[in-house]
Amino acid sequence: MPTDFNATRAAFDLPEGVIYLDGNSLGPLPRGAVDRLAQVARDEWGQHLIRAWNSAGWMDQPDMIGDRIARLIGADPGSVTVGDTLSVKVFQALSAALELAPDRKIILSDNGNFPSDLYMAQGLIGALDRGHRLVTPAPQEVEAHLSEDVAVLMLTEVDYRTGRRHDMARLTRRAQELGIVTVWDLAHSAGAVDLDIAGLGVDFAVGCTYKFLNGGPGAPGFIAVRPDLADRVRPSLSGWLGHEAPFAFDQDYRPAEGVRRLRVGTPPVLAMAALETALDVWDRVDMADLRDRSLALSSHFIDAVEAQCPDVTLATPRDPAARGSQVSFRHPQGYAVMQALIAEGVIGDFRAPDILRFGITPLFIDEGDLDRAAGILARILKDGSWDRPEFHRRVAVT
Ligand SMILES: Cc1ncc(COP(=O)(O)O)c(C=O)c1O
Ligand SMILES: Nc1c(O)cccc1C(=O)C[C@H](N)C(=O)O
Repeated sequence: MPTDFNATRAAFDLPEGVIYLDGNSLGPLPRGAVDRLAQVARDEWGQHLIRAWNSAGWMDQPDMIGDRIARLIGADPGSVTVGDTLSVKVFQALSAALELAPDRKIILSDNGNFPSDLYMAQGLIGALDRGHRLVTPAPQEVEAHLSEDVAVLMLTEVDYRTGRRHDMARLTRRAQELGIVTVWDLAHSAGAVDLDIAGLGVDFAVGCTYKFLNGGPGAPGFIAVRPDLADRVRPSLSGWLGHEAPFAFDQDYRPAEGVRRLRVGTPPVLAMAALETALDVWDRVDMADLRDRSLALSSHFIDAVEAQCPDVTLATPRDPAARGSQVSFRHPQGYAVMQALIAEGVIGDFRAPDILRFGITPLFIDEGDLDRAAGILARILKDGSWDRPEFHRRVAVT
């Protein structure tokens, strides 16, 4: 059955008068989430107390939720688990990947990667102190840097600023030919594009659930490991819930089977409850339909803005195959322009130095929203109303 995007739109509670084009940073509230959070708090936590780890299945939830995410990213069932933050999941995946290529010293990423991924690599290199080196060419130069000296290729598939999408199939294949372990960050891909990480034989994939997946602020990260690799992974963050028998309380660490060894500590039960309601919506979505709709909406928005706003330049690739599910434009005063847009109810965001970023999220936006947003942007740029002192004042979190 084709995906009913009117039904998915009705599943979200968006404030009246807001056009929300920032679901690529924090997805909106699924209607079911408030009741589900209240029920888990009142009935499971309140009434079952500690018994709820068994009676409400809290302890198994990271893997159950992992299986629901697996379908969305084209991973095998049983190869994904959730918990911790994405930054932690990046650290785990990278350290496990380096262990699998002990004689090589280069971590290859790119200079458009999200800083936390690069910071995590820098921190891990320092902790290991074994002479590893992080190499970060421009995104389009990555392929030329692949060689038998590279231990790990660690990339974010969709660039958080420009929305440029790496050719994951091509780079993964090339890495495999050269014996390079692959770590893909799907933060801007999961719930945004159609993926087939099992088909490509990706070694590790990580991502977050609070962006396109709409799991809520602080929703847990996920990690996927290639099933035939999982039992060779030596976890660096060897927490008790990744142990083969956590409740044996042994003194020595023995990893659990499969991806369970990449669990660390106590699952975030309330956050997972909210995420489950978001996944109830995703259960009704076919990812090929999502990709088609995302590309159609993105092209529609690009055309509408370019027809009316000569002062901005497109930062996202024009080739649909080379973009994720966001559209970015450059404007020298992008920060103030975005604040003015937000004041008018069009919520996107700004990324330094000059990027106006708009998330294209087919689950809850349509052509009408995008036409209105483009019209408001055109008006603001034309009448100069963005150039007021209050719109130049910096807020802490952008
Ligand atoms: C590509 C990428 N990696 C890592 C992160 C960091 O995620 P977290 O704050 O959940 O650790 C983000 C977003 O913040 C991101 O976009
Ligand atoms: N995770 C975020 C947060 O806790 C506060 C504000 C923004 C974020 C983000 O997700 C930033 C995001 N990774 C980005 O693409 O810019």
